Amino acid sequence: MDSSLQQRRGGLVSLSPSQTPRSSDKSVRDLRSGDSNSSSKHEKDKGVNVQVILRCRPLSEDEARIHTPVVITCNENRREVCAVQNIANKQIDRTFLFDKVFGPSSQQKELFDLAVSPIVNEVLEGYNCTIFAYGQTGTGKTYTMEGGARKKNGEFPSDAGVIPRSVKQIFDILEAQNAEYSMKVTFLELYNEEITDLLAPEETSKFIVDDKTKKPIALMEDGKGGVFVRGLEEEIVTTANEIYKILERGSAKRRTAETLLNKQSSRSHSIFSITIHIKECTPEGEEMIKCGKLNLVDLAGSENISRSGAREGRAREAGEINKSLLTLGRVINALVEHSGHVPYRDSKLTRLLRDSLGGKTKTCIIATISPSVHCLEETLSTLDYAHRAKNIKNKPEINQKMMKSAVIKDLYSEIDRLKQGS
Ligand SMILES: Nc1ncnc2c1ncn2[C@@H]1O[C@H](COP(=O)(O)OP(=O)(O)OP(=O)(O)O)[C@@H](O)[C@H]1O
Repeated sequence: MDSSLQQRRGGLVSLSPSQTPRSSDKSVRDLRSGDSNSSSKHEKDKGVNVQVILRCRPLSEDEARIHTPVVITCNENRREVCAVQNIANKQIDRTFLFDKVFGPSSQQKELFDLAVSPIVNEVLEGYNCTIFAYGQTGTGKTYTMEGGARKKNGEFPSDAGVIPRSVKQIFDILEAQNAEYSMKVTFLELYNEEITDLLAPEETSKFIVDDKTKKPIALMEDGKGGVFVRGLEEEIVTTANEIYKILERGSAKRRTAETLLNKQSSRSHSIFSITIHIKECTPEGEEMIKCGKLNLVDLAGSENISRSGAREGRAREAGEINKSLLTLGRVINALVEHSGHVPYRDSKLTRLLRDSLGGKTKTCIIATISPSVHCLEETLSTLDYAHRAKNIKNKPEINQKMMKSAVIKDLYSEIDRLKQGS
């Protein structure tokens, strides 16, 4: 790996998905070939719809044992999901069409290969991509994103989810290409409109957990329409195993904080981001840096707060969670209805993910549902929501490649700035 591409840990770290290595405009060059240039220009002009994938989990063992009625049928070939409703003794079927449908027997590998693997390839081509998991609590968001078992005996578990599989694919491709690259990851949790750094060293996280007066990590405007998370830890990673360890550490921290603060994972959002810089050479022998970013987002449970047992003491918590999810819904509505004002600024979640909703990022939403009759109301609301989100158009753009010399110059000036404590 080119050590000159190594980036610092901590400090001022941008989470804006549109952020590419900084440089003076003069040194930024777009090296896209004529063909891809015109096709991406075409994409840019027309806009590309957010891709929406629907996954229905199987009945749990308990549900199956008590013969819970199933009200969902998935037709993967036709990309359709049908929900059967019984209103006043009349059976009403509602059918929804998605970009891809994965039924209860679908395996993690299948979902990854068909839906996520092409997105990971686009990150390596220099796009920023975001994958959201959206759905009611207990429908398989975390199972889909992280997966079941951890790595055992060095073997890759068959129920590994989207995150470890993406990491594996990224490293497999870069290694097969013998590429020179640098990679960094961030992992944060958004709970109650407060950001926790899941990768911060122990002392810092303890401080945050123990001392509630400590100001949470701040989300700052970067003055260019994006945001950055001040002080968010960036870990440089060189192997897939390092990322798996980081993921385990972050998830463990999430669980510890949950216990200490009596939180519930279903009420928090987590964002795991991987940024990759890859060195390329122009035909003239000039070294250029290509940058791509993948955001993997596990959203809080989408169920109606009033039904999930929120009571007075939890009002703020419920209200705030509601605020992020409600704002996400409002942003989606505003984008779909082309209403002038899109309320990105109304919640931290939508500020953080602004570029993924109507911006230059390629976005995919994995909506998860349960097949059980007892979840039907929430399932219909998820189906409606996800179906609506299909109409959001983004204008994906490949990040501009930068001259390596300019990237290094930028990094040196940033080191100077940090040394001066500015
Ligand atoms: N497709 C699936 N195949 C097999 N088991 C699944 C599947 N989806 C979910 N499960 C199981 O269902 C349970 C609930 O899943 P999970 O915890 O991922 O839900 P969630 O939507 O992330 O919930 P929360 O919002 O509370 O975090 C877990 O035991 C998980 O292993």
